[in-house]
Amino acid sequence: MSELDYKHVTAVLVDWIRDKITEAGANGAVVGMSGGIDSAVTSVLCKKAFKENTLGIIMPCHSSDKDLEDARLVADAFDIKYIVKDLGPVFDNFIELLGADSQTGDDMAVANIKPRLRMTTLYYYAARNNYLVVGTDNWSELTVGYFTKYGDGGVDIAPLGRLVKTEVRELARYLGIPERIIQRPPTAGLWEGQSDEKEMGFTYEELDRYILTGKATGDTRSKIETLINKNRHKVSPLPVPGRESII
Ligand SMILES: Nc1ncnc2c1ncn2[C@@H]1O[C@H](COP(=O)(O)OP(=O)(O)OC[C@H]2O[C@@H]([n+]3cccc(C(=O)O)c3)[C@H](O)[C@@H]2O)[C@@H](O)[C@H]1O
Ligand SMILES: Nc1ncnc2c1ncn2[C@@H]1O[C@H](COP(=O)(O)OP(=O)(O)OP(=O)(O)O)[C@@H](O)[C@H]1O
Repeated sequence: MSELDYKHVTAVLVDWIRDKITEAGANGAVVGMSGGIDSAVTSVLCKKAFKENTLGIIMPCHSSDKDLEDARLVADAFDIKYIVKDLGPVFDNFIELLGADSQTGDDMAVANIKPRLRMTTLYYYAARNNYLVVGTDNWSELTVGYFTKYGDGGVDIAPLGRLVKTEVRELARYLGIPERIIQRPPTAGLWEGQSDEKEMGFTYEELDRYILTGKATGDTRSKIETLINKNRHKVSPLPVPGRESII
């Protein structure tokens, strides 16, 4: 769909990450590593920007063993320092405290707690080390708001924010990320069997074409635009009342 020079893209994004983190007075990057492609690409770019000061955090929360294995595979292949923090027990305690039912699958009020616990964990390590939290959201997800507000969307910088998902896949190939990670069907992993494309109702290829060219068939266009409108609040400044209205 788009032909980018991924050597150039890599160089620009690595410099951008280094500049943003340095400008903030911080000296490294913390990234949540899920075993998926977005966090694989993000953590490898961070490692190129901060060889010694990139920390990956792997945070299973009733996740599959395969996720943990794949996250480790990337960390080991690119020599990224990482720690594993199992958030399962914290999640269970929290659910019990709230009196919620943890078995409800796609109950978003419950499912979104997982990314929000991960966000809290990432900010702990960021503050401890004077690092920034580097997010993994790509342009496709940001466009339709396919992320948890203040969960995986709660980050300091988002280097993939102007690459669509299909471009992230190409970048992953250029960076040498293992093919098994590139081929995994995209999932937020919030419940068993979840699939991004099934939940959104269109494919990333369709979404990316819409973003890059404005083209989409009637039904797909309307699904994409419905999500954009529904989730616009996630990428907008915090609504506050006008000062003039209260004085
Ligand atoms: N107009 C408005 N103005 C201001 N705030 C508004 C609002 N409408 C809702 N809200 C607030 O936003 C909340 C809903 O947003 P949110 O809590 O995010 O929840 P929601 O958008 O319902 O769910 C998150 C979505 O992101 C997907 N996800 C999550 C995590 C990772 C990934 C991934 O693939 O990487 C995808 C997940 O599968 C699900 O489809 C409401 O409960 C309300 O508090
Ligand atoms: N088990 C996990 N351990 C650490 N971080 C995680 C975990 N699951 C999700 N994350 C963080 O939340 C981000 C959103 O992940 P999610 O798996 O929901 O979907 P994604 O956008 O397809 O990303 P990825 O392709 O990296 O999996 C991940 O990129 C990662 O930074």
